[in-house]
Amino acid sequence: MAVANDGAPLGSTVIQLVNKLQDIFSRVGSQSTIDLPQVAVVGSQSSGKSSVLEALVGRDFLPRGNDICTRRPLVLQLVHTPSSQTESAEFLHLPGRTFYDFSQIRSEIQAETDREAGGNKGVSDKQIRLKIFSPNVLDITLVDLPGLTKVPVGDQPSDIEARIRTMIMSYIKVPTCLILAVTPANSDLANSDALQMAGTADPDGHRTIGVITKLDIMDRGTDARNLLLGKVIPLRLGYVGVVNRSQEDILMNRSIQDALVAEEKFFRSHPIYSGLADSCGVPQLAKKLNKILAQHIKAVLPGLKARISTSLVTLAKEHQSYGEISESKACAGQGAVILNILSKYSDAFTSMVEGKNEAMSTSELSGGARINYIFQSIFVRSLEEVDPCEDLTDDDIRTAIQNATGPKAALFVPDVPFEVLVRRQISRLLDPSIQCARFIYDELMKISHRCMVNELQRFPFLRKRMDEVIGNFLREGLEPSEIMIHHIIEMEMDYINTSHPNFIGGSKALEAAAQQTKSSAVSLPVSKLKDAVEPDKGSASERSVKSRSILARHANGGMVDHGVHAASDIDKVVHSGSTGGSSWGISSIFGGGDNRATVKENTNSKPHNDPVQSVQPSSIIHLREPPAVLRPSERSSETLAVQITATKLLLRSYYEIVRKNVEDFIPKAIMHFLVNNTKRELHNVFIANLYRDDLFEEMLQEPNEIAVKRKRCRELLRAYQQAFRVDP
Ligand SMILES: Nc1nc2c(ncn2[C@@H]2O[C@H](COP(=O)(O)OP(=O)(O)OP(=O)(O)O)[C@@H](O)[C@H]2O)c(=O)[nH]1
Repeated sequence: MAVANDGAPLGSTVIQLVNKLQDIFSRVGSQSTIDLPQVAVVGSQSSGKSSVLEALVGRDFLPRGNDICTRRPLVLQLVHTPSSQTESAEFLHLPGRTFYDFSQIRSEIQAETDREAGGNKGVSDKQIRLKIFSPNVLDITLVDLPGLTKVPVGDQPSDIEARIRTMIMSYIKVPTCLILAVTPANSDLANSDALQMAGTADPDGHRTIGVITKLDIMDRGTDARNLLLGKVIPLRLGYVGVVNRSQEDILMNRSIQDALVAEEKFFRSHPIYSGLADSCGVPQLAKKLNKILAQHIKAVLPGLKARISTSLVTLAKEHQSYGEISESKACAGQGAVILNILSKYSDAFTSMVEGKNEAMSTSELSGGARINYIFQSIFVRSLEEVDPCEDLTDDDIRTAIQNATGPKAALFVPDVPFEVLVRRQISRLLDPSIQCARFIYDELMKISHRCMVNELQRFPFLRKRMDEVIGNFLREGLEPSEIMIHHIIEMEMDYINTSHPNFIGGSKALEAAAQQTKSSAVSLPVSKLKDAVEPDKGSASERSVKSRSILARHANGGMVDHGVHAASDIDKVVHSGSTGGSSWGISSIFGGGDNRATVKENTNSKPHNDPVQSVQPSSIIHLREPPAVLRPSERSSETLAVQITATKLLLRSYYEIVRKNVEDFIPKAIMHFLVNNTKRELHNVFIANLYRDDLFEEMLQEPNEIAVKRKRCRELLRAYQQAFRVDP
């Protein structure tokens, strides 16, 4: 199947290269291949589309005639079969049946067209798919499409023109489709349906070749010179004029080969066309197509080569990872093999942690970068988001303050509640710190699993042993880092350094708190008054639970639990319902602003604080039993508000200091005890545990599948090396 003319059948210039590459790929069972563009013929009815296709392919097999012949799209897949000497064809709708006689193919196309589209000129968009197998073709798809028609005939519907247009468009709008726009020379080119449709589908004209048929039957005295030169309608890829067989030739069974000879003679002897050799004849059309195909292949080849070269590198690495067969068998070399693997593994582990790994991903963070992310974006950020007063209600602080002052009125700001509360907040930092260490441990485990994955495929037993060793070693490394983390948090809790230069300090806190309280004094009384008139019974029990839990925590924090007997609690019970505020301790250092409250407090509390002295001769005064559970006074005074605000300021200020220390020291502890220790010691630990004569044999056992993989890999490698050397 070849055009018997000047040696330029369709695809001839690229066929060798494409076939060579495809052979190589099919040999290695690879999907990599060159996708050639599809070629479609468009034109009005009986313009000679099927004739052009046949001439290009070089065989008679398509129905042709003056009437409508192509009534269904015919998708013709040419399949290159280097091993077979015969040419054959198969229809998709007749699986298992092979055609060797090409005239039978034509009959089957006609019969199948009738089956779907009826016998009376009906048209269908259902494809007929035909595969032609030949050693002389390249894998390319040609599409013969029904011709455009204006007036419905036979069984054709009234909108036949629109239907056929849509059908043609669906093929030629595909950007990889080459369009052969066929126009007969005996029609008006300016009204060419083919050129009009091709112009819509391919406005730039990069993939449209104009084909002018029937040059032999133009009116006497006219010629297509201007058409062919693109002077009537310019076309980027130009025009080719052809002379196909006439209906008479077909009836007389004139062969394609004879027709091509006649065509050549026609052009050579024609006074006008003989000067336009480049634009005339089927061989020129094939040449033009070949050029485009070659350009297409040139364009895709670098990408293909790049794919081949990437595959080569990967394959070479894989092949290397299977090692030499002799390596694992020779006893003397076993120790060296193991030593080599252990060192390489330790180096790979270190490189991954340090970010010096060759195969570093660009799509996601890996190795050491993930460790840094855990420290900075998870651990540090979480601590920064914590509000140290978040779980402390004013009640909690009030209870703590009142408990801290004990039975007497304190003269100064009590620092015990602050210390207790701040310790409690510091203790909250332990859990995230420990969690951070666990995250890092998990990361190191992941890194260890990613080390030398390919290389160790060959020695699954060794891999298992190594995983065990590194797993144990990392677990052991986690312990000292956790102990250190406990120490760091305990140290922070053990000594509250109120002399820290960044700490706000008591007097400043009070000053700021007084300021804040004053500025919000306008809005406060309303709510306080409301509190006093309608004590919130529901939340009181809630508060008592919270208070209790604070006390419990106080005990844990080392404070003497004298809370239930505190004077402030008694004060609360005694003053229940009154509007006076309690102001123990701190009140003494506030001076003028709070004097009134203090006086009032003292006056109010006097009879109750000193009941024994109020002797009434006429009757015995009975005291009310104190309730089992006492709560702090619910009424707020300005003093208490200042105390609470000041305590919060102190808490926030000191927590800030501790948070910064913790953010700094926890990662350091984890890096020192876990990460860097693993990097430093891994190699030694491996040698101590695995470099043992008695284990060599077992660890270097190679599974059978590795031998199979090695062989396959070697074959692929050879094929790819060959493919890489192929030049266009
Ligand atoms: N004299 C002459 N006749 C031609 C030429 N090309 C095609 N014909 C004749 O024109 C008629 C139609 O040719 P086809 O190849 O069937 O045209 P088509 O465009 O495929 O037709 P439909 O598929 O039916 O639209 C046939 O009788 C051909 O022999 C040519 O260059 N010169």
